[in-house]
Amino acid sequence: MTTTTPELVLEARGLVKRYGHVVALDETDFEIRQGEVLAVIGDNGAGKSSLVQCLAGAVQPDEGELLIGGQQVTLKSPVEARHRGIETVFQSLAVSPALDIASNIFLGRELRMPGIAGTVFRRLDKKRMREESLAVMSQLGLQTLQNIGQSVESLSGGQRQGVAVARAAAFGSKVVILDEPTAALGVKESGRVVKLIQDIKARGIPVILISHNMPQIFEVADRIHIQRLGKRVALVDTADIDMADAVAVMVGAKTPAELGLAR
Ligand SMILES: Nc1ncnc2c1ncn2[C@@H]1O[C@H](COP(=O)(O)OP(=O)(O)OP(=O)(O)O)[C@@H](O)[C@H]1O
Repeated sequence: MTTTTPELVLEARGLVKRYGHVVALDETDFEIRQGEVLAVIGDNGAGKSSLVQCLAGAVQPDEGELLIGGQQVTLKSPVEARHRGIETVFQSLAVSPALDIASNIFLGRELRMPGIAGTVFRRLDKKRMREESLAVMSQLGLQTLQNIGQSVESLSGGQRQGVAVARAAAFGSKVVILDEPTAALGVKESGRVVKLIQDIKARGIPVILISHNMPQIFEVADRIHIQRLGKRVALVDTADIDMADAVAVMVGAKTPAELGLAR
């Protein structure tokens, strides 16, 4: 039986990012394939955030190339990345607390009324935004949020996270990037985010998950990208490594070669 490798969705080759004398990314490679949840792990300062920021268009690499679906691209801003289907939930949760859930989900992409009301008077189609938000939220299993007109500041941390992830899931047509989505959350709320990740995957959208939470990674990720000193030192199927060895490679206590891992 032949097994075909799923298509590459997003790829980086030889990315370099320097901040003065600090080399945050030192010729790192990256790939995510169709249908997978890919975890990115690494010690503090390994370059995880720098990598995500390059993939999300938030910073420009000094060297190297980015490819979407095999085509070389330059992402000049997160807006451009979004237009290309890459949706990111950054570490600093970018939701606007005073706005309601629907407005947050459509922030920067507001739907306008049809006809002159929308094109000339720029009137927002709040009804349609609420309906579509509700559809996305319930598709993602967030039925507990019955009132889509509720302001985000009245939500718990986990529910806010849910809104940010729902927004990413709603618009991330190619890939969703979650940078430490559960760092500030309790056990129950983290569980909900895990479920959201599984739901996004079930909708056929690959997910990049940057996390320090090893049990969560082993629960949800198909493959693990191990970042160390600005480089990808290993890219491994989760089934082929255990938590202790993943951590050992991450901190440099074991070499990937010792474990027979490919880069
Ligand atoms: N804007 C910046 N200006 C200067 N140095 C930076 C900047 N961003 C990152 N760095 C440096 O680049 C290196 C990699 O940082 P990065 O935040 O990418 O690592 P990380 O793996 O995400 O770390 P952490 O887990 O602590 O968030 C670090 O030494 C960091 O201090």
